[in-house]
Amino acid sequence: MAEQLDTSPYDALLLLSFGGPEGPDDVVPFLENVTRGRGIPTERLKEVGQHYFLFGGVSPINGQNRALLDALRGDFAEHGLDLPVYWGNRNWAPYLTDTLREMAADGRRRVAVLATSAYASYSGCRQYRENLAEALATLTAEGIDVPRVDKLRHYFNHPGFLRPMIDGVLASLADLPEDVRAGAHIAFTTHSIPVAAADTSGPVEAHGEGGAYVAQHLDVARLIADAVREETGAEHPWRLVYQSRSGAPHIPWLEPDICDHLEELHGQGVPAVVMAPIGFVSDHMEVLYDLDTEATAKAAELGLPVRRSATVGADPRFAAAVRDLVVERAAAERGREVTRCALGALGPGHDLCPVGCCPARAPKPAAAGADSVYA
Ligand SMILES: CC1=C(CCC(=O)O)c2cc3nc(cc4[nH]c(cc5[nH]c(cc1n2)c(C)c5CCC(=O)O)c(CCC(=O)O)c4C)C(CCC(=O)O)=C3C
Ligand SMILES: [Fe+2]
Repeated sequence: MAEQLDTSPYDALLLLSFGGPEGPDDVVPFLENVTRGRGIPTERLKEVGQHYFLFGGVSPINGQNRALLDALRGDFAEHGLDLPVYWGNRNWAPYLTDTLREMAADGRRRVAVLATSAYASYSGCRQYRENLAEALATLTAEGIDVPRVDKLRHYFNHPGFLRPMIDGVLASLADLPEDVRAGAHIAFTTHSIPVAAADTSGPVEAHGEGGAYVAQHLDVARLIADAVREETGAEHPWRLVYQSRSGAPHIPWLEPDICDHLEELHGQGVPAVVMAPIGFVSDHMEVLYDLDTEATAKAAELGLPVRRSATVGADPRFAAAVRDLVVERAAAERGREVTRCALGALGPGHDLCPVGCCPARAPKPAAAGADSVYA
């Protein structure tokens, strides 16, 4: 068997995602699942519920995961990879625990996990690992012999994640009226998280203020901005900004917010802005509401032309990147020398999250890390 087709020791890939409601009756139970024990203010929950109701109670995330599943299965089949792909979510059906139960029943013993979150941080990494550990504990209590799960490394700097976003920013610039295009700024945007969570997302000593979370996003922003300059020959000033803040107002979260940033740019006479949601793998509700609805309305009120660039979604180049990550990790697990594909200044991320990596406030068991009982 050719090396690039060899995915052993893995016998399955699990696409692990956030999950979202599929109709009005799902919205409140979904929000209860997401916020269980997390102290989100009720006001914020009502507001977030409204965002979903505005779209018929349907989050776009499930449809996008189905499309990604198709893209992954298509890519694997086309390249001769005999690896079944399953899908499970942390907060809505199909639930992770049910999917892992099905995988165990199908005889899967060693599972590679792709989370639909590209960066470090408690919310984007450890929380997924905690949910894996919870699911494995539940199944073990049911008497099931659970498979081993390995989470694939963070892929923010993989070219198959970057290239579709570069094309997206180029397309958004091209879509702006010609008279404002040359002066357009790029606002790279991601989910705000508490400053304390950013600082512990990867050591501040190694990454500076904002930890790995901010450093990784800055690296992605720089890579995209450089590629755009190379392609267009024009310099578009850029900044990393944030969106979708929640939590109590007295707790510091990463700033500035995209809407404040648009206002500031407008005040400076900037003629147009491309909003590039690099923090999201597909067009989640955060993108549809916080950017396409709220920030776009803000821009209209200011008279500031804006465009929102595409997320990676089910782009075939992203599916190919996932194949690369699986084959790479499989080879590493077989003890082979591997070349880990990564652009930018930070290099490829770790395969195994080190002990204490992106800690939770209250320690909980997490799978697929150096401190895991399951790996
Ligand atoms: C870093 C990050 C990502 C990106 C990485 C990743 O993709 O995982 C992400 C993704 C998502 N977040 C999502 C939804 C929500 N996140 C919430 C709350 C929170 N997110 C946080 C962070 C992140 N979140 C944080 C620090 C909180 C507050 C406290 C907490 O709970 O930890 C809340 C509660 C209400 C609110 O506070 O807004 C909701 C409903 C959906 C589904 C959207 C859809 O349906 O399309 C997706 C993809
Ligand atoms: Fe979130």
